[in-house]
Amino acid sequence: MALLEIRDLDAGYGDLQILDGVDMDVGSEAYVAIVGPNGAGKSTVMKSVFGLTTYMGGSIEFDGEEISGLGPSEIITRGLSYVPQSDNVFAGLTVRENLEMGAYTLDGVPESRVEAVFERFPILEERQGQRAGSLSGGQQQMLAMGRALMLDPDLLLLDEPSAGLAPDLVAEMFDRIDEINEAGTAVLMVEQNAKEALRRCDRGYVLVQGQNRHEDTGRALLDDERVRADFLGG
Ligand SMILES: Nc1ncnc2c1ncn2[C@@H]1O[C@H](COP(=O)(O)OP(=O)(O)OP(=O)(O)O)[C@@H](O)[C@H]1O
Repeated sequence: MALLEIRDLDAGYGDLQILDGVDMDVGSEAYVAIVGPNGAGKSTVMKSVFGLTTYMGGSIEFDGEEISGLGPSEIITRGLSYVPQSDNVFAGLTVRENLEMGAYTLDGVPESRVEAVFERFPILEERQGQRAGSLSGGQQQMLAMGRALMLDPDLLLLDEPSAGLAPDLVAEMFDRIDEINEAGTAVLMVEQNAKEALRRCDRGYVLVQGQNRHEDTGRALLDDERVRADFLGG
């Protein structure tokens, strides 16, 4: 049984339907990428899983339980964390306060979780007293990821983690994500940087106009002529 099982999902915004019968699986500890052209609905899949869109039909099961129709505050308690593409830190709060916000559903903030995040992102420990708004783009992205890890989720949803980063930082960001996954957290990631994402992930989905177009191992998608020509720039 997959950790996350999306079946025949229809979803959108208000009356506007974007997703049309989407199917996806993410196994426990899997590393899955969603790629596809602009406006295909990739982010909408992530937002739908996290309860941020209008649900219109189909099912989303997490750990064997239906979560479609639930809101984010309920979903986060089930073991799912989501890092939006932008505006994903509280700029006026310090790095440490941002991390503490990530544990808001708990009674107290376990110092062991803060330490675990610092171990993964040493720069956050160095900058813990600094306001998040003063960090570089890459550091803010790491902070957003660190905050999402505060509850030690079973599945991390990442929307374009490499967006806006300089090329050397892109590689570092992907390395960090690889490590998070290797430590046992399943990752579902949307990426514009499709080749790099498919190179690293176990499985990929190509989404076009709100529908599944291709799915396979990352490697097989990279090697697929049709996928290369249509979505990976040859
Ligand atoms: N809050 C919203 N309200 C209404 N329409 C929206 C909203 N967010 C996204 N859309 C529309 O939904 C469609 C899919 O957007 P989505 O962001 O999921 O695509 P995407 O595949 O992630 O593309 P991109 O790579 O450009 O972010 C687009 O036509 C977009 O304009």
